Amino acid sequence: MSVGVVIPAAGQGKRMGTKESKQFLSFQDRPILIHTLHIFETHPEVDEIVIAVREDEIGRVRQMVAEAGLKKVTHVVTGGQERQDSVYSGLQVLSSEWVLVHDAVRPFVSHEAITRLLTDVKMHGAAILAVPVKDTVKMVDAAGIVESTPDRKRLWAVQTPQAFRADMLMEAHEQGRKIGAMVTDDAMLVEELGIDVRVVEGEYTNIKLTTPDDLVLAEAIYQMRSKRL
Ligand SMILES: Nc1ccn([C@@H]2O[C@H](COP(=O)(O)OP(=O)(O)OP(=O)(O)O)[C@@H](O)[C@H]2O)c(=O)n1
Ligand SMILES: C[C@](O)(CO)[C@H](O)COP(=O)(O)O
Repeated sequence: MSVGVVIPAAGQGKRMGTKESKQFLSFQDRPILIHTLHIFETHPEVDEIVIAVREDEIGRVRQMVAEAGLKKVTHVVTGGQERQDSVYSGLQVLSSEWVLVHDAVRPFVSHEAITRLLTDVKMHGAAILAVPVKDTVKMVDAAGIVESTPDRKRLWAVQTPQAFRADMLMEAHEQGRKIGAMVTDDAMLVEELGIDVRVVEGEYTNIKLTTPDDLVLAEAIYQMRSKRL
């Protein structure tokens, strides 16, 4: 049963505030995107990788992939207006039975977490990495007034990869496009189909590089990992 990865990498990185989109920022002498791709290139259960990028970045990314010797990358496709559109573009060219969707800007997910996620999705069909929320979370209204405080014991901060049977995720995306669903992760589309999505515990170091402070965290995580090896 083959496993494919779709890497949405077509964002502008507005919150990072850098001229270069954050997925292409150099980190430890390699673009962040290459760090992320290398994780899946070296994972023994991954067979193919599809990357969705902005149209004007396709040539550059193909060159990066070739220079990095990433043999599992089968396609570099044009992403879309929203993250979900980029994922959908990637799904169009995927040929695997199982699919992992992973943000290009999460360069620290471990092989161990990916393996646990794959084990779970092959039993249940849909599974996502997430970590228990550490802070108290509140629902706040438009006026900035607290409306409610959900029970923290039931709150998880969702990460990627998110793993699905590929046909299930394709159906979920197609249904989402039919109803004009605007989602922030792929699991939301699968939940809309009434399918149970299982949570698999991830790692707090599996951060998404979103704002400049995350680059400071990234250095600390990298140093911590290097010392451990
Ligand atoms: N139209 C889009 C928007 C986002 N992404 C990708 O989805 C991942 C997570 O998105 P996010 O962190 O929000 O990235 P950006 O959209 O680039 O960030 P911002 O919202 O700050 O512009 C990133 O790898 C990003 O490149 C994508 O492929 N296509
Ligand atoms: C998919 C995701 O990483 C799960 O936490 C997150 O929703 C992506 O959000 P973004 O605004 O597209 O970065």
